[in-house]
Amino acid sequence: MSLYYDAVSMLTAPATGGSFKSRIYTARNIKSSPAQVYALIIEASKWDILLKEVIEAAGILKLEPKLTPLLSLLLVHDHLLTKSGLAATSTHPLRLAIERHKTRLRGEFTKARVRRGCASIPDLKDAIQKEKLALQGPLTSIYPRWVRINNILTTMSHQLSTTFAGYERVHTLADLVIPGRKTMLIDPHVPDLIAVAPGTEFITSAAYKNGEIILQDKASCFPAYLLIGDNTWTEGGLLDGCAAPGNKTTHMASLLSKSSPTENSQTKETQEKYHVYSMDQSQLRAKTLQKMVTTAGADKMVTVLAGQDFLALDPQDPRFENVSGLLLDPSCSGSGIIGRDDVPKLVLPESTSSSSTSFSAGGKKRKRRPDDEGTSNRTKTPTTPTPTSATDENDVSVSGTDTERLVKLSNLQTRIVEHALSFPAATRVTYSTCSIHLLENEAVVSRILASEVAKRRRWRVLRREEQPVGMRKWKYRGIRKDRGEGEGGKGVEVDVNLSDEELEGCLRCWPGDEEGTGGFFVAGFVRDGDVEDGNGAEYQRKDQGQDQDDDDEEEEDDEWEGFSD
Ligand SMILES: C[S@@+](CC[C@H](N)C(=O)[O-])C[C@H]1O[C@@H](n2cnc3c(N)ncnc32)[C@H](O)[C@@H]1O
Repeated sequence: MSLYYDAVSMLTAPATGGSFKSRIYTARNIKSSPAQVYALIIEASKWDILLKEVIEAAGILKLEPKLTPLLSLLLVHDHLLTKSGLAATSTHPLRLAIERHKTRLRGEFTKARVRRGCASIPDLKDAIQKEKLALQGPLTSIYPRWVRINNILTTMSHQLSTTFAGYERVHTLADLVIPGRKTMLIDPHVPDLIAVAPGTEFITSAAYKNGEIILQDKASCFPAYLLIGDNTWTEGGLLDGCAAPGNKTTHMASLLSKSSPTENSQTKETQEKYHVYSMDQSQLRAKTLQKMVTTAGADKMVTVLAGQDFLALDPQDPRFENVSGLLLDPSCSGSGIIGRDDVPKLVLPESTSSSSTSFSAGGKKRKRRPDDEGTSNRTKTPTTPTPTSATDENDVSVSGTDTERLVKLSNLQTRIVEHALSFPAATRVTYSTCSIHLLENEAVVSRILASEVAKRRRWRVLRREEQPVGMRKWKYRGIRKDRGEGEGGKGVEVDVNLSDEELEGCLRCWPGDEEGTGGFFVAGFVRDGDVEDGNGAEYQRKDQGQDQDDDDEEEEDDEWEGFSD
């Protein structure tokens, strides 16, 4: 019987730390096989509205105080819809609680099927799926599964004829969720990017396991594309200053590999040009970075500097004398991150029972609390964005708009980009965050442009018309004023001293809109004219030795779980 308690426990646990599936597979508190728990939840979620109808009509919650709405839905699912029936001994109280009503349940199930004019179970399943979609209303925000093709190990055409062979090509995100069709969309903005229906699983596919495809949110693909562009990379080497877990580093390597000469025909100059220095100040996260680089087949193109603080890196170090493109994606509030929210939201039967007891995941009786499952029609999932898995791009997250934290982050982000602008051969720099706050985005760009190094070296924002084709086409651009209360940081005067042209150069992604991305910001910087190098040492970290606790990363136990958004 632990199967049902385990499923309840997974459905009611906070949605943090990886995808729902991976949380089940790594859960220490469940006794049943994770595959069985996952399958039960996924299958039951496909039938929830029908099961609710049947359970309510049969009135079993009133009659069986041991059942909670969620438990009853899972049990009735197995009782009515699986060949093997309930996974419980014949004398188990929960089994008896269901089987006492088997005639009623079967009768209500048949009535529900006949009402829908369905002759078979597969017909009924289709009908239920359509009803569920209709209940969701117009789909304004779909979060597809974004899949990036890794050019180092494969090509788009190879993947279309293998991994995506059975998929029908569509042209809108809404078409990805048409029931009964396996569809895919080739993204119109980012090269080598494919969207498929939310929740599509790739982690067991060969292409995923061997690094040919990488699961990465669309917005997160903007920085490397903005930096490297559509054409052959003609500049010097590249550097990713805040790189773990490595999505953008491996994306850079993928874009470079499209234009890099074959290994045999490489000269020292081309080797440098197609080389990426990639670092992360966290030793632990750098391990994940290294694993990702290796799996992506990018070991020869990428040097990982594990535990390296970018601010402590000497721009005058001969290793970096030809580095011309730098990507900076520092820690941010993570306010644009959409919780994975891939926990199935089951529509539960109404509990009209006067019972004051329910079963905990362990099966022990306890008092029902107001927030127990069953007091609402939906299983509990957090409504605020939750940080994503251990392989997530962002490592810090603040709730709400903690102004002090935002100001500290903004200061650090500005310092990091200013440091990048001081590299002697630097000609192109991108700055990005997965934050929606003005204070971390346009305000940082504004501060950077006002900095001494930007002025002296004539850095400016990469204009919209100079951007790669896909980024030029992207419609959401920089903003001068907060979109909503508190987005800039409550109580803070946010000074965004940017021209219209500069704001047009900034790119924004907004969670919850029709584009299917999380909240994201990216801006590119370029410089015209001659370099006035001055003494680079001047731009080394002025505050070396100062307290760094404004970015005190929590070193989570972030074991490699595969590529992630
Ligand atoms: C938003 S995450 C980067 C995500 C990464 N760009 C990706 O696409 O997978 C920020 C990372 O920056 C690192 N970081 C923050 N400050 C740093 C610094 N001064 N030097 C190097 N790494 C830093 C953090 O440890 C964290 O791993």
